[in-house]
Amino acid sequence: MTWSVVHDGDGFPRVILTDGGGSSAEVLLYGGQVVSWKNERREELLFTSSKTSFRPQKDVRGGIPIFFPQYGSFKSLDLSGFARNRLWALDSSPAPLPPLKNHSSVDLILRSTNEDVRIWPRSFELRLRIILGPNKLTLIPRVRNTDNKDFSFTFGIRNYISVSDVSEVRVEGLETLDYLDNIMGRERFVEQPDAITIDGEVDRVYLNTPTKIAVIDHEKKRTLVLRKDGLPDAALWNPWNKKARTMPDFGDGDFNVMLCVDSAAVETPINLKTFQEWRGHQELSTVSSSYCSGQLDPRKVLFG
Ligand SMILES: O=P(O)(O)OC[C@H]1O[C@H](O)[C@H](O)[C@@H](O)[C@@H]1O
Repeated sequence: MTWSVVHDGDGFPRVILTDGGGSSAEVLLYGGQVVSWKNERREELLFTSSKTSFRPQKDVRGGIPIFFPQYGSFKSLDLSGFARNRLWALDSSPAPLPPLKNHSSVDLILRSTNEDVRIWPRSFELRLRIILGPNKLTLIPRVRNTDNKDFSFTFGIRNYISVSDVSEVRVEGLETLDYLDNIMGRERFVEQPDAITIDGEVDRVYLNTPTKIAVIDHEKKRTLVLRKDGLPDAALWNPWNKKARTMPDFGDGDFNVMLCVDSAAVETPINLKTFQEWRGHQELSTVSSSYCSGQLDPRKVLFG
């Protein structure tokens, strides 16, 4: 149960979290971005493109980027805010969040700079607690308004989940919900009643979702369960092959082995008065399943 900071070849600091039982996570101070999460069997659960560059001012294509102060193109800033392009710091005096026994955690902070204020004229503190437990990774983001006027923002935690074959996975928990389809000019649709399967580009924001979403991967015999709080919306994104070819930081076959499932607050922006703080919560956990042999009923994962 520990963490340490290492510098890779480019002097890019990473925090390594370990739990003593085989689980580990790596977090870049750049972007406050988790780039690796391994379970007790040391299997990598997150996707990171082999073509991504770990360089300042470049997005890292994979892991768990944080979108703040804007999710997607839902306001006027550049796509998905600037927090993912900033160097965060270790937060040595985190405001009181109870420590967790038997878990390894690290607290990061991003404070607005003069450069940020030119892009988004608000003063803020964005904190992120990252907690590693056995087969579980929890993220607790907090935003504090340190400005002398109210502000509002949208927020997202994008999870690049590693899957065996995206066209074989099933997503449960989003059935029958309203969603905005980014491919169709953000038109509103209603999802069908069955588990979702992916067979082409998908770029959707589901509104007011349940707190639990499951991604069932038959081939990996694994179900990834996402639980969230304070983040009412969720998104699915996969660029599929055609769009992927236009993305320089994405390998040709990468679309096949990843699926982004986001926790987000998009439709209704979060309003904060001066010195008020907002807190979100996201937990990812895995259940190993031999689904074909009927050992696991995904409905139990979802509702149990
Ligand atoms: O390239 P990024 O900024 O990481 O965004 C990747 C994708 O994310 C979103 O879901 C947007 O709706 C897409 O238009 C965008 O291509």
